[in-house]
Amino acid sequence: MTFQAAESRSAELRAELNQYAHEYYVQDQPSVEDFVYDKKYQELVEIETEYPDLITPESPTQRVGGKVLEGFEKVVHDIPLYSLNDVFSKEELITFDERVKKAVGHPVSYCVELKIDGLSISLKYENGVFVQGATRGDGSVGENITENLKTVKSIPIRLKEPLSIEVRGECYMPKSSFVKLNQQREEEGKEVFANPRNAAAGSLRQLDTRIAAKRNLSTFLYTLADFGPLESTTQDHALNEMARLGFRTNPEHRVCETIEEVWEYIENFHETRDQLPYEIDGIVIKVNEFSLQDDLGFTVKAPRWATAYKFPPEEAQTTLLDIDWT
Ligand SMILES: NC(=O)c1cnc(OC2CCCC2)nc1N
Repeated sequence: MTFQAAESRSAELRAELNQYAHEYYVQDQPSVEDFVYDKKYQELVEIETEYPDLITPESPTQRVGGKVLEGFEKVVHDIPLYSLNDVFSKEELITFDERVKKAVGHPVSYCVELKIDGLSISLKYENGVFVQGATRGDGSVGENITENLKTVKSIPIRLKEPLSIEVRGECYMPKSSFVKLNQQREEEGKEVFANPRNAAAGSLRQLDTRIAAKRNLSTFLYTLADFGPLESTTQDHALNEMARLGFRTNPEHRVCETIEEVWEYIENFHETRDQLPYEIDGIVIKVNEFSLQDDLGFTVKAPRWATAYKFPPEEAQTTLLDIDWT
């Protein structure tokens, strides 16, 4: 194949394969069978092997890792990653709502989201290209895990628009991957992970990026930290914008007009969370309007405009091994 032919064919394959990967890993709606993807992927590998100069950062072949890092550099977060004040009962939730209404002087609508039990991450993009991924750390200083996060297939390497923004969310391991990983580790006589959160954290702490690449990690993004030119005025709109740009966001987010509606949402997911393919440890309730969030502000460590309703630790939790994940 001539260089010109290889150049145009590899660009075509890259675009096609990245679209397939977006449908599969971000939208959970694959449009082609795996063998179609694999065949085109193999064709791209052959072209890139013959012409390595044609390899680009967003080529799907770069998602498999291969670097062994010396260590993780520190990253200072321009915008701190705040933690959440927790509530553990309906009464405490109502107190939170009363305090918010008192502070802003009128009832507010809430954006409610499942509280994904994973590892907080921050993703930076410059002109639409993924340039840095970091752990939350202590909220001000985290670790640079860009190379490991590049292997997480649901994290876009290039956004749908050339924007310079920063987003935050959760990197997690699906329950089915957690069960398979622990079975494999048991067979290899290795120590098993206590829960999917620890498994995700352990995977992202690997210095050999090929290991992270094999752990089938995923993400749900939920905070637009640096909006860049985006103009969302509510949390609900920001979630929709992040999805439009190519990020994976959780489909269960809802706007509730009253705290009663919030409570119904909480009760529903408290009952049904075992059926979710990922672990949650509660529900996050956020004042939906960003202008009201600005009015409410922050305490030293947490926003006054949000709270996390935490589910009681499940004693009789159906063990993950008892559920047929196939
Ligand atoms: N684990 C989650 O799913 C989750 C965590 N945190 C937040 O929001 C915090 C972030 C900064 C103030 C509110 N939302 C979430 N969905």
